[in-house]
Amino acid sequence: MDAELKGKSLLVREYLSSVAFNNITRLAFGKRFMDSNGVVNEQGQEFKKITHDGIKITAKLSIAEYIPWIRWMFKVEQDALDKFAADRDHLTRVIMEEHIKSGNTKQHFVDALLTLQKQYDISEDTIIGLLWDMIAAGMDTATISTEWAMAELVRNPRVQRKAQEELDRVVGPDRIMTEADVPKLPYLQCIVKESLRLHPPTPLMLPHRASANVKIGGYDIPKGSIVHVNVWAIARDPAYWKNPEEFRPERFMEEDIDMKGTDYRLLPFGAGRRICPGAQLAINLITSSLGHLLHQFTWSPQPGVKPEEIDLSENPGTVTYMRNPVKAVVSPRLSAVHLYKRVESDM
Ligand code: HEM
Repeated sequence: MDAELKGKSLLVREYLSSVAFNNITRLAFGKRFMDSNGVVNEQGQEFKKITHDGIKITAKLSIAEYIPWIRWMFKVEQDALDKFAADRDHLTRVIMEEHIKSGNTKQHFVDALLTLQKQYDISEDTIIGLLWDMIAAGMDTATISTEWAMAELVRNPRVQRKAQEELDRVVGPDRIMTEADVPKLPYLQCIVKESLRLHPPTPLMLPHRASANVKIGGYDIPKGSIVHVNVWAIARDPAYWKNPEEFRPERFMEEDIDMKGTDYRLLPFGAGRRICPGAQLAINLITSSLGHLLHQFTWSPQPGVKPEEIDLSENPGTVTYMRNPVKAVVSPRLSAVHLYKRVESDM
């Protein structure tokens, strides 16, 4: 950890976004755009601008999906969308060419798609579309979920301490946590579940269109209607949850409730045919991030702020960010300084 950060109040989101950015670009393209000092190169800046523009434009255009007769008002956004798509496709083609030329054929998502391209006759446009589906759906959601979990942990020092006790027991002070430790960290896993219960990043899931006239729960849903499932409300319904507003990971120790589409009380990743294909990856990323953050540091509110004053209000939207991003003061927990050094990773 940089010495100048010790005892300072940090904007947690800033660090989590960098982690998500590096994770997703490595997964998709086998490439890091950020050097070991955190400086993003030119191609990375372009990548960031494209993802940022994409989110902004599609959020605006989605309004026209619900009220089709106002579509004429979105001519500027439609033009911006076309430009965004052209920039995105150009950048992706450049990266794919570099990837092929470099002979780097490890199992990144782009390799998997290029390997299957001939066998399944997949067009280049489809490959680009699939890569960007993964980037768009995976980058912000994992960051947002980890940020909410961190806010809850700063707000609930009891839970934070209990998770650290578990990490100290299983991992100890002389090494950092690895993926192999996760099955031995049930409380940490329950924290991830409890956080996704209270703060699903897509509270209304993604929109679905009814393919036939159906009746559900006494309501007639005509063919063609856009349907949202309010998984946020279901996961806070007192009919199914005891003290639903309370952040209490222990509830999942008492009853093991699945969150990958089989138990309809808890559906942060949706269910059925269109369930999130990145669910397990997201769970692994969030668990691993939280495990490292809690094992290596203690997180406290900023001076003058009591834990219970951490603001949990939401910014409404299809994707729910914290309205006031959590800030926290960190103190290192491990005495061996070398454990805080950056580790070169094999890509
Ligand atoms: C905490 C993190 C995440 C949450 C809460 C989440 C949640 C969701 C939800 C609710 C859906 C819609 C499911 C439905 O309509 O039934 C979805 C779809 C999707 N997710 Fe995720 N997701 C997360 C992370 C990821 C990651 C890391 C990836 C990939 C790297 C990803 C890729 C996708 C894709 C491609 C779809 C569209 C699937 C389709 O329409 O068939 N997601 N996600």
